[in-house]
Amino acid sequence: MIIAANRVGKNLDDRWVLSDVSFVIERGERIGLVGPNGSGKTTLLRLLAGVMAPDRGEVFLTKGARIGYLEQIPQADPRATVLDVLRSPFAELMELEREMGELANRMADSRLDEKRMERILNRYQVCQEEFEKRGGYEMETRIRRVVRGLNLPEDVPDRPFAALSGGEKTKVGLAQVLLSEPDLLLLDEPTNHLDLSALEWLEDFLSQWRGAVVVVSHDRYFLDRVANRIIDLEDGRCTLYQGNYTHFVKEKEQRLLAEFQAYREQQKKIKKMEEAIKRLREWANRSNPPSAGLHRRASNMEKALKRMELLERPVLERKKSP
Ligand SMILES: Nc1ncnc2c1ncn2[C@@H]1O[C@H](COP(=O)(O)OP(=O)(O)OP(=O)(O)O)[C@@H](O)[C@H]1O
Repeated sequence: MIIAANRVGKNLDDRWVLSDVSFVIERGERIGLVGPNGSGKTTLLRLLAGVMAPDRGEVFLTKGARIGYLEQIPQADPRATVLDVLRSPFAELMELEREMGELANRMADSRLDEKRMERILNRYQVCQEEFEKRGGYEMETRIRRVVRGLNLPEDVPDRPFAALSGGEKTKVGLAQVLLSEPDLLLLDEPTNHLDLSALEWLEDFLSQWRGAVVVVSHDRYFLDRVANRIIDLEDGRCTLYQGNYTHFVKEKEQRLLAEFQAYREQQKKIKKMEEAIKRLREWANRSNPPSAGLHRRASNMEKALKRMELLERPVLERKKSP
């Protein structure tokens, strides 16, 4: 298990947007999160990312697991350049790099005695080994590869993040979370601003991605390619389906039809019982004196009717999303 939601509820503006949501996500699972507009998909992602707390129930994250969350409109420090944003997943590496630079400067000082020189050199070696072990020498190559894959202009790393277009912000935000190599990726509408080649690149990337992914998307073709499980959010609850989006659509249709059939059967049964009660009462009153036995049978039937668990009428058609 990487993350689990246990009977999670979230109240926003006096409305239970999520009322009772439970599921478990295993390592490496690819989940498409779907549901009508306003059903709470973004809210659920924010709860999983830990940027918002549930009002009911709990979210469990496996100890030490890292989450990468791409919001619909990625945010960053207004003074940051794109390179700052792309380097932010490598904060520890950059700290090592800074220390190595400082040690190199100190080594260049001709007044150093042998003993101090040796100490600085030893420390430099430790930093360098750590830097290498953590992939420090590949950092810039990896950043460049992602920038190219997402079709961002070559000069984009030098630009201020705040000056980018919405589409460019999405791409840079995507590049940032991908570079952070999380155990769980949460992507909110990542395809919205992507051009065709960037979309293909992302599909390819995700197909090789070994971590877990939860992706909200209105693009059914994209979902079919990247998801092997679907969480369907509706009326504050979720239903889980195995398989891709096309499979989900078929399964859901069948489930709804079966539910509708059961609802119609029950409605027919109720109608029949109501008619039978009415007839029994009429017969009971027609006899002289009125038949206590027939009234009793009618009352028993009324009680059975009251005890019946009423099925809700399933909504077969509603504005679909995606
Ligand atoms: N901070 C907030 N305060 C009050 N209400 C909110 C807040 N955030 C979201 N909502 C409301 O909660 C509901 C769910 O919103 P959410 O964005 O999670 O849905 P969604 O399924 O992601 O929608 P869409 O598909 O349109 O992006 C909506 O009715 C929205 O107006």
